[in-house]
Amino acid sequence: MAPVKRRVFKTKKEMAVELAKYTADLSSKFCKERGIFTVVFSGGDLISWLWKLLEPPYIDSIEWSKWHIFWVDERVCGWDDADSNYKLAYDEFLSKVPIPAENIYAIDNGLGAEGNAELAAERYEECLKDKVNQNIIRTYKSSGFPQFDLQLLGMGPDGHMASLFPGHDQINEKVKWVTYITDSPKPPSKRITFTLTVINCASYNVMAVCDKEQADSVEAALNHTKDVPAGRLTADDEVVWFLDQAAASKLPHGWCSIL
Ligand SMILES: O=C1O[C@H](COP(=O)(O)O)[C@@H](O)[C@H](O)[C@H]1O
Repeated sequence: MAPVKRRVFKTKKEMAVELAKYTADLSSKFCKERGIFTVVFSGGDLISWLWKLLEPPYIDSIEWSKWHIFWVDERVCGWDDADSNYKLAYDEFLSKVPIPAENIYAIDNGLGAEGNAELAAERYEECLKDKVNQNIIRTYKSSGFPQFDLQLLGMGPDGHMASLFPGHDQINEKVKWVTYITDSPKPPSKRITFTLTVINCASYNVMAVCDKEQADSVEAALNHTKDVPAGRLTADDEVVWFLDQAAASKLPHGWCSIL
């Protein structure tokens, strides 16, 4: 199993600087090895911590044209809805970098606006299958499941990741690549989400978490003192938890534990 590493930073700013370096290094590795870098975004605070990538040297040195962007979860709404993870990423990040529009794979806008969670999940899974057939997304060993190069994930205070919530059945889905929920405890209630199997097939998984409200769930996930979805995160090559001091405050070694 891939090592689960942890990096704790005094401030969010320091975390964002290292997160940018980590992402840029992987971009360079995958662009060199296969000419493509598949990146999965989450919603929430994560997007705001990518600001450093928008500055020199990264804005000029990253091979943006080789990036392909997917979402680990999405709220079932139209692209212009304030709840949309696509809109958040577009407004704060994607509109500021030269990633070709055809390399950005959002939820189907019409099905989102209609609120059809089941069909939106099926359609997104079809989209992933198309990209596997086009050799844009790799597959994990012989399983046939998609393998993304890097997933940039976040965790809610209840320990949820993507739209896999504690006490909800979606975490047990083993066959589908993308599933849906219509009674999410965190609004909005309708969402689609990668399944845990797909999430854990990724080569590199980053879990970025800040603030003291998350400290109990960080402790539960990393020490396995309680079964929270984020505690089940693995990867093929490496999982790294990027934490600020406050989010790490309930861990035995506190903020000073680096790796
Ligand atoms: O609803 C969601 O929540 C999680 C965590 O968000 P945060 O605001 O606590 O950082 C996020 O990772 C997920 O993509 C989003 O849909």
